[in-house]
Amino acid sequence: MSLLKLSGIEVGFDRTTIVDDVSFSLEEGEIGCLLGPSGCGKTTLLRAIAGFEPVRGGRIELGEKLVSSPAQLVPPEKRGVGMVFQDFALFPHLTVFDNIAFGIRDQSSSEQKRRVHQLLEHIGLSGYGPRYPHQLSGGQQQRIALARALAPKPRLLLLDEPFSSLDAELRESLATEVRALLKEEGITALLVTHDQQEAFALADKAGVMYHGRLLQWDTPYGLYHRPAHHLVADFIGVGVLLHGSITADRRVQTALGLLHGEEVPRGSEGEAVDVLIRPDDIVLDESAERRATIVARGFRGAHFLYTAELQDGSHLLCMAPSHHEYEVGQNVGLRLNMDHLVLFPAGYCDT
Ligand SMILES: Nc1ncnc2c1ncn2[C@@H]1O[C@H](COP(=O)(O)OP(=O)(O)OP(=O)(O)O)[C@@H](O)[C@H]1O
Repeated sequence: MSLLKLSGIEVGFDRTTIVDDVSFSLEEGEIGCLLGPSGCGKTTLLRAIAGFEPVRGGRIELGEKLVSSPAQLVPPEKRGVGMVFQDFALFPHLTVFDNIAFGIRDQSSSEQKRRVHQLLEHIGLSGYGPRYPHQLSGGQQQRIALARALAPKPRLLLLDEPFSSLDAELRESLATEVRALLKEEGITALLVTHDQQEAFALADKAGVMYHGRLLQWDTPYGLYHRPAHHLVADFIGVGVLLHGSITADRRVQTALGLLHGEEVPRGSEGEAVDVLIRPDDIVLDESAERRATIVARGFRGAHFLYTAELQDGSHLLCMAPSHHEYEVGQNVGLRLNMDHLVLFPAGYCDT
């Protein structure tokens, strides 16, 4: 059953449309993630789901109940939705215990104790109840903020860039922990971020927004391997678009040779297309016939990311473990290792 369902949502301020015809749904217990560049409307959409912004068009249903439409706006406090924001501000004058218990003050003190201790254990901070927020690290404070939002067992948890104030390493480990916690609690959640590593570590489903539109809603794997739009391909991961044309036998002629995948490309013979080539589609192989010249390289820790120039001048990105170093100017052999082709109409990438 869909716990959250958005159909054709439009949100705007004055004459500007900020969220434009957005539809997606989240099943009960699923974790969703909205990605996209700054200003694309992610927070505005989250606020509409929480009930802080009215919608100009479409419907939002929570647990199959209509909560937002142009004619109806169920107030935030009646939605059973929890929220964690970037500036997670714990109450500084309250202990960790009282911060977490804040939203369940109407419950008996024994119930409050049971729930707070259960959550502290889940977030790995048992025994921290009597401390005050200033006695905690940033990561610990963020875990407490999460526990506070989870205490009343919201049916939907909305998280807006909850880890953005933390350093990159902590962000990723916390994202993995938060996923485990949400799954343990069986909570449906929607996270907004512009960090795709965070999204990939957390989400069952993710979407990329651009200028108010949701370009694709899919699994993280689908966004990476089957991007439906060149802007999704551009936003998720790295790669290049290589010019090509469709041949009579339904393959694609490119500077890398004839490419084919499991699926037959659509489009007519001779049609110009752009093929997405990810670094992981290419294997650097000295014995390969196809040659290229390394024109740039970037150290990425465990591997180098190389830019290789083909004979026709087009560029590709490829990777090799950092103990296997190539020099700029060096001639290398390339082999393709792709099982599917991602094609866009030619010139799409220029817009
Ligand atoms: N209350 C408001 N009145 C007018 N315009 C607004 C209001 N709130 C947001 N906007 C505009 O809506 C656009 C989208 O903002 P939003 O905060 O939703 O983007 P975002 O994708 O969350 O960005 P970021 O990643 O930077 O947080 C921005 O251009 C912003 O200026």
